[in-house]
Amino acid sequence: MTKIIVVGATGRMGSRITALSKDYHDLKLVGATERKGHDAIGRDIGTIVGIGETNVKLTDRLEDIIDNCDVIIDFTSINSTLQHMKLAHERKKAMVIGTTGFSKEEIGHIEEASKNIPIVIAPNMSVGVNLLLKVLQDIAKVLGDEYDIEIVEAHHRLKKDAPSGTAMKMAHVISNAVNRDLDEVAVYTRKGLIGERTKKEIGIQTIRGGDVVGEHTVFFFGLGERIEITHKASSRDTFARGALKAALWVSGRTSGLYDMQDVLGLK
Ligand SMILES: NC(=O)C1=CN([C@@H]2O[C@H](COP(=O)(O)OP(=O)(O)OC[C@H]3O[C@@H](n4cnc5c(N)ncnc54)[C@H](O)[C@@H]3O)[C@@H](O)[C@H]2O)C=CC1
Ligand SMILES: O=C(O)C1=N[C@H](C(=O)O)C[C@H](O)C1
Repeated sequence: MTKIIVVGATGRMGSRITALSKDYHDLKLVGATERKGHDAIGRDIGTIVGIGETNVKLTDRLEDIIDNCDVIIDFTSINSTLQHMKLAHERKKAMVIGTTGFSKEEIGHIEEASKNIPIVIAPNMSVGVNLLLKVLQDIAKVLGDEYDIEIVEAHHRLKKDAPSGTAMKMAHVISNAVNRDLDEVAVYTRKGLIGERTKKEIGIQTIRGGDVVGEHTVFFFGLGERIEITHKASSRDTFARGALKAALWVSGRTSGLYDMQDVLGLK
């Protein structure tokens, strides 16, 4: 039995992970946290997320409950994830991190922590996107030199980071496949008299609005044809199930930094 704590348990993702955890007979929810001052602190998390009483009370003190768990699942925000990771590192607990938007320096801190604890981190935990990452690598290797590559992502109006973690991961996978340095070739905005498109650039564009769960399209534009590859998430449950699968997979692993390709056996 793998014992999990969901941090940020009333959030859009945290609430679905918490609710769906009851479907996994080999997972046990032993804790749920929220930020300090949250008005539901002290209430049963099950009644908040719609699965009935769980006898797990929402708390803002991860430090008091962490010793009970095997894995912490974290879809919160950059600063809070880094704080949770510090505690997980001290108490030797595994983590599944879904939070996006980390800088290179912050990823460096996560890599450092993963020398002592196992961490699964992925900007998108759906099966579809992770399979797509593999396919994109193959297509980019074949078409990358001749075709113009553009990525467009759409998310709900409440999303804080841009471009999405998934779009950035796609851009990294593609730029590695075509041997380009993403820092040199990424184009995030176009306005004014910008001149002709350069051959090597990779466009990464963001749109935001309404309640879009998450959509990503990669375009390979050629002469006389184009390929468009789109992934559309219609429910956050696809990410939540991925996170729960990752928690089962990472429990009891040796220290290291893993991603969903490892969890899904796609490497
Ligand atoms: N990897 C993946 O598959 C996915 C990743 N995400 C990412 O997950 C993150 C969260 O997204 P949402 O759930 O939409 O956001 P949200 O804002 O609905 O949820 C975040 C929750 O964390 C809580 N929180 C903040 N600080 C906390 C602390 N110190 N301790 C405990 N709880 C704390 C907030 O109160 C909130 O309830 C974002 O970075 C998003 O990009 C979202 C969907 C899928
Ligand atoms: O914030 C979101 O909602 C999502 N974030 C992830 C990202 O930044 O890629 C994954 C998903 O598309 C939803």
